[in-house]
Amino acid sequence: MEPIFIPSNSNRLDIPIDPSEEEFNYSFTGFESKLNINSYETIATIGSGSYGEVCIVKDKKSTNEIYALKKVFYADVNDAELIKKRAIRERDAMIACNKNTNCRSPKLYCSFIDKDEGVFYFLMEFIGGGDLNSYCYRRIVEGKKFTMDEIKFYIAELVCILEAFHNLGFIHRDIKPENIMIDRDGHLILGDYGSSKQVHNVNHSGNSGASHSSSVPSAGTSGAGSANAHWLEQNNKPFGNTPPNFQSFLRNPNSSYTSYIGTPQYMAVEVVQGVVYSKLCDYWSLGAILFELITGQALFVESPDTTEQKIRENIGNWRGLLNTAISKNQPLSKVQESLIRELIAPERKRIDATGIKKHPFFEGIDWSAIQDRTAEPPFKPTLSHNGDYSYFQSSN
Ligand SMILES: Nc1ncnc2c1ncn2[C@@H]1O[C@H](COP(=O)(O)OP(=O)(O)OP(=O)(O)O)[C@@H](O)[C@H]1O
Repeated sequence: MEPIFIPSNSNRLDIPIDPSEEEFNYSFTGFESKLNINSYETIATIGSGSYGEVCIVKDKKSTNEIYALKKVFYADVNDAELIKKRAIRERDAMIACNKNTNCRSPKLYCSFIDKDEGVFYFLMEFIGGGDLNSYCYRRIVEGKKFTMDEIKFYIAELVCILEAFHNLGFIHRDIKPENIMIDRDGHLILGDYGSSKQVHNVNHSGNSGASHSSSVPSAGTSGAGSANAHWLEQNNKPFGNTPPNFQSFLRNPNSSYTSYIGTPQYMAVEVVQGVVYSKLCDYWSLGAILFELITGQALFVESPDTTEQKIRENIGNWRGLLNTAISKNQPLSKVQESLIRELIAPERKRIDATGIKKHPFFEGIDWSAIQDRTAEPPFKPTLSHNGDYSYFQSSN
């Protein structure tokens, strides 16, 4: 039986309206004097979200030091309190990950706050290979389906990344292709920890289990912008002739979506319904990504116009829709179908990393090579220099 987890009172965040520099500022050795936006020069914006953006920057005093700088704007927004909580969670999760060699997150060099402008800043290692969503989109545009070996590699790396993060006592809660990046060697890196939650391990077993959360994502009302979020139309073709927009619909400026947790399309049913949930919610998301990599079709999204509300309803009716999606996307092998059904499953029946590693889908895979990153990635980005951002859609 899974150990029971409860949110730790000692870990519960009690964040005042205006966090002070002492509360938010953090620096890795050598960055103490650089907790100021004026120390950096922006080269390009490579991602923008509902409340922030990610830029590639360089240190003004050094010509070679390139970083990714995430900005989260909290001034003059309705949910400033929640944004602050998310910023502090994100910082804490990244610091915890950076201390653990099995966790694969961008290195956080420093975080600081600009109280005058109302911005949280995270100065991170720049991950040059772009994100998995962009990569999937490029593959579709090039007409190159993923081979089963490629899918096994990426899903296996994700399993190890999730397992390590869960063992630290965190749940990510926003596993989706846009939050999975590819490093210069072709290995996966997990980003965007703003939705993550620290849970308290009651029996100290080191594995995170059932936890109750009251911070359930709120249902938004918009969603048509998801056309840009996805890399495939229902008919298995790239979106018309429009250039790839690698941003999720959360980042679509035309979207009035105001929830924080992100697109619901990869969210576990228990998270969407706001009931008790655990680390297993991240494995549902993994199942949704697996389905998409194999079939090229999104689960629970019928068309680019499917609203966020409809996606939530679809996830609530997941059993019937999963059966339909599986029968529409034949031939799936029995083994592929079995793993998908073990992940897109009721929480009490869903398998975790231990079960996934034993599943016949991964027969022949060398888990220790995946874990220590000696397995050869199927794709290695071609980067001409350490600030090469050609794998990102950018604005200067
Ligand atoms: N360290 C990094 N190196 C390179 N690119 C990054 C890095 N961090 C984030 N990105 C890029 O920026 C995009 C947005 O990052 P992130 O999801 O953290 O921002 P966000 O504002 O929280 O987005 P959302 O509002 O969708 O949650 C990512 O999809 C990725 O492409």
